[in-house]
Amino acid sequence: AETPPQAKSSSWSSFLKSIASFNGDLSSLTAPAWILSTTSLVEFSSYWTEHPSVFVAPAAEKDPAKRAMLVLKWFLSTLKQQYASRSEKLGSEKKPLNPFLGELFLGKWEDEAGETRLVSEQVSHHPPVTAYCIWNANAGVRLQGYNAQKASFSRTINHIRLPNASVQQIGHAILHIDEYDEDYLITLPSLHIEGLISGSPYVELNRCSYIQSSTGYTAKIDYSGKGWISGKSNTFSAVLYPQGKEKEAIYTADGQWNGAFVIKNAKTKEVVDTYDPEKTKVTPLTVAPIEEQDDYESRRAWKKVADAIIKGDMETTSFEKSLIENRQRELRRLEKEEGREWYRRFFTRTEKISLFEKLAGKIGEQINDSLTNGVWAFDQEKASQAKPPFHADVPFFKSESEESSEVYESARESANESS
Ligand SMILES: CCC(=O)OC[C@H](C)CC[C@H]1O[C@H]2C[C@H]3[C@@H]4CC=C5C[C@@H](O)CC[C@]5(C)[C@H]4CC[C@]3(C)[C@H]2[C@@H]1C
Repeated sequence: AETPPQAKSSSWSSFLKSIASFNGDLSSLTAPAWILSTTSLVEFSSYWTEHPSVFVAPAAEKDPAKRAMLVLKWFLSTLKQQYASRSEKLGSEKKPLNPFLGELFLGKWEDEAGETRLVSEQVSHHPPVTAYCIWNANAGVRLQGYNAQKASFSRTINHIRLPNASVQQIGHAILHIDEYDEDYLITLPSLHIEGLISGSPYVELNRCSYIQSSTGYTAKIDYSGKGWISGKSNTFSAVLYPQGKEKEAIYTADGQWNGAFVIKNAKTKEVVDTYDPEKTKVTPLTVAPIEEQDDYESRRAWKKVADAIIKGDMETTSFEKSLIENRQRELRRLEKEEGREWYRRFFTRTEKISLFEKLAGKIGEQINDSLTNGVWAFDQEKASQAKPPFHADVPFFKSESEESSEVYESARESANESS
């Protein structure tokens, strides 16, 4: 349902006022209907490999420096999907649904690269942390990571009150290539949300991020490219060098992170590789139809909320959302009473992974797992046993007759408040 402009601006201005009392948790803001996305944040893990052939390419390259260059190319190719795809498809950034603890998103890509599988799980709700593993068994390439966001609204910029949401990403990703038994630690770029004041927010990436390989190569990607020189937005420049020797660049990459870029040999300046999203098709992710999904799988769990958002029916949206939230609160209360934790289906909290430390140390990164409730590692053993129903002992939905009354009653109250 298209929102009439005057309704849009009034709800948006009251939303901007709510930013004034912002507490750091983006999901706590009640954003107006038209900015709400029907997609849960737990789905964002799929943005890492929408071009599986680019993702597995490094495994086929014998030269270690070229392999590191192909990992950099793959990382750069994910940025458009990660940070610009909603704006490009929906006209602006949207507010994703805030995943509940244990929310699952499972899928696979099937194309010329073979089968690439995705498991994504919300391993923490306070703070929101998503853990994921994406792997292509045939090529022997696996990406495993976890991430959270710490947001702040800078009150004023250049002395005018411009609510500009800054988002620091916490967490890491590790790419493993079986053939060479090598690892690449990927740090996550910080970003800020532009365009909040005009009601069509979009992501800008800040400063720089790194890829550190266990084979001794470092890639540094700088997003603060002055787009206004080339007149192109979202420019970046990247350099791949032997770790600790930034001046002895081997490869450089320049272009737009939401567009095309070229990779050159730093010495000869010859173009060694190019990437153009317009010429590289995105492979659609195959997700089970909703009726075949487990209740804890994202699109099934949020179906009624998503349908209500599409209809612009805020009363039903808040009723169905509150049902889920109240039910989750019940589960947390029971766990607390019984002194146990929610059973993560695919990931386990592990001691700091020495590999992370070793690689992170090389680029001066700290593993700040206090903000992600621990370091989350994909548990191959658990995953191999996991099959639906994933939590047979804990039904996700309970009918009104089975459910404790406050869950439905307070859901009705919040529905009335929203209308
Ligand atoms: C502040 C609440 C609100 O409604 O704001 C309105 C606006 C939609 C702006 C806030 C939202 O903007 C979204 C952009 C989201 C990030 C996009 C891409 C990624 C990469 C992925 O690998 C991890 C997640 C991450 C960092 C998303 C995190 C959530 C962001 C910032 C959404 C904001 C709530």
